[in-house]
Amino acid sequence: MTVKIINNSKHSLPHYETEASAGMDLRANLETPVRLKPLQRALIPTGLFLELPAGYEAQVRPRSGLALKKGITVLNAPGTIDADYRGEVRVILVNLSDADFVIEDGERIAQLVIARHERAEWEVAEELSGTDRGTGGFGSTGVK
Ligand SMILES: O=c1ccn([C@H]2C[C@H](O)[C@@H](COP(=O)(O)OP(=O)(O)OP(=O)(O)O)O2)c(=O)[nH]1
Repeated sequence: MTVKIINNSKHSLPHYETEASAGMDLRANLETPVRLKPLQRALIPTGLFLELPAGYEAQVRPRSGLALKKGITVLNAPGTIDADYRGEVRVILVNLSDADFVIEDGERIAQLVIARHERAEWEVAEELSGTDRGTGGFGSTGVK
């Protein structure tokens, strides 16, 4: 598939790093570095604007390396980019570590996964079908 993109950033287009990567890394597009103190969050611009085909979304997901090594993650993961959104793709990063983290211009801060989605219509009902699980959830089958 192809997706229209405007790249107003100082950086090259996001790309798949390997043959079967699901996500393309997103780079921060910053005039000056952003310092995140512990538990602080910030809206980080990418300089990218998308026109996704109807029936597709783009998901903004954390990078596992940043999460594991630095405690930096995407607060609303997965962030949803709607097909009718024409604004800049931005990333809500949060610092869950106990140390300051500085986001530099051009740093790979998150990844973008483009995915198909359904659009559902509700069928309002009085009863739902029976199942083995029934209303059990939230650890009803045990926690180990
Ligand atoms: O991580 C994100 C999440 C959203 N968006 C943009 C694209 C998306 O289409 C739009 C709205 O996102 P969402 O529906 O999650 O936000 P909302 O808080 O429900 O706001 P709205 O009332 O504008 O829908 O904001 C981003 O750039 N990054």
